[in-house]
Amino acid sequence: MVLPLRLIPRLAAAARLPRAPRPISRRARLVPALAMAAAYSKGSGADRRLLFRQLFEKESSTYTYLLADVADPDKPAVLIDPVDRTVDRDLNLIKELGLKLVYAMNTHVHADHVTGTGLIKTKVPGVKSVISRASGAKADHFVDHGDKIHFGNLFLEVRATPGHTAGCVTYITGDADGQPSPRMAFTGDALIIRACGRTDFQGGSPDLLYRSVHSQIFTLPKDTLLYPAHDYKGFTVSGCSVS
Ligand SMILES: N[C@@H](CCC(=O)N[C@@H](CSS)C(=O)NCC(=O)O)C(=O)O
Repeated sequence: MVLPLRLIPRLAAAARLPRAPRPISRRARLVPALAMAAAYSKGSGADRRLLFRQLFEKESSTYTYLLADVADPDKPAVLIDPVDRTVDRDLNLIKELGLKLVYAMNTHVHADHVTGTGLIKTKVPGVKSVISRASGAKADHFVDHGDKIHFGNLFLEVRATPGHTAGCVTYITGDADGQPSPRMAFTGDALIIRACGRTDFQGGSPDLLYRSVHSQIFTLPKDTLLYPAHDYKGFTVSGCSVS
């Protein structure tokens, strides 16, 4: 399914394009959730190594993502964009799955809810909070564009995708042998499904967001699975096309 740019009105405005149905060269399109499930049941070594869960917080319609290297004896895990209200749910799940949480990461400073990272640190000693240096927020570990976050033999690449806020980053599964295929991008509020993040908050910039999405997300391999920080319409994942 081709998604015309008019369905991402903020990006259309930023590009000063008419809202008429004019397809963009690099476009987002829906990938059925079942296709995603199939991609992770083929059973290659890397796919068996990754444990992945998409978790939802309904008050703010926020997705939290749990990733772990279950082939590593310690089963090290990361949480992306945990919400304070659902910390107990997330930590119980991590315990049930026998994982060791090592990083609680944020894609950006959230305006619509309180991050769960502070609460997690009080409940699980040793967990390190992670956020971009450009966010200006406090954390144990600051990341910049191009950095890698390792957990076991898996890693996430950091790409700066400012525009919704000045410090937004997208975390992307590694581009190397032994890493999950297809790649998965956790886009925060830079790109949500059939929309992008709003740009009317402090640090927001439609021009910057347009450039971030086109240069850092739409350039990913076309089978990359895009996981946003929010969805308000019942979608869970979308795809990236560079055709
Ligand atoms: N449209 C949302 C309203 C909530 C909202 O503004 N969400 C932000 C991300 S949290 S700061 C956003 O950027 N939304 C973009 C969008 O197109 O929704 C709702 O339906 O509740």
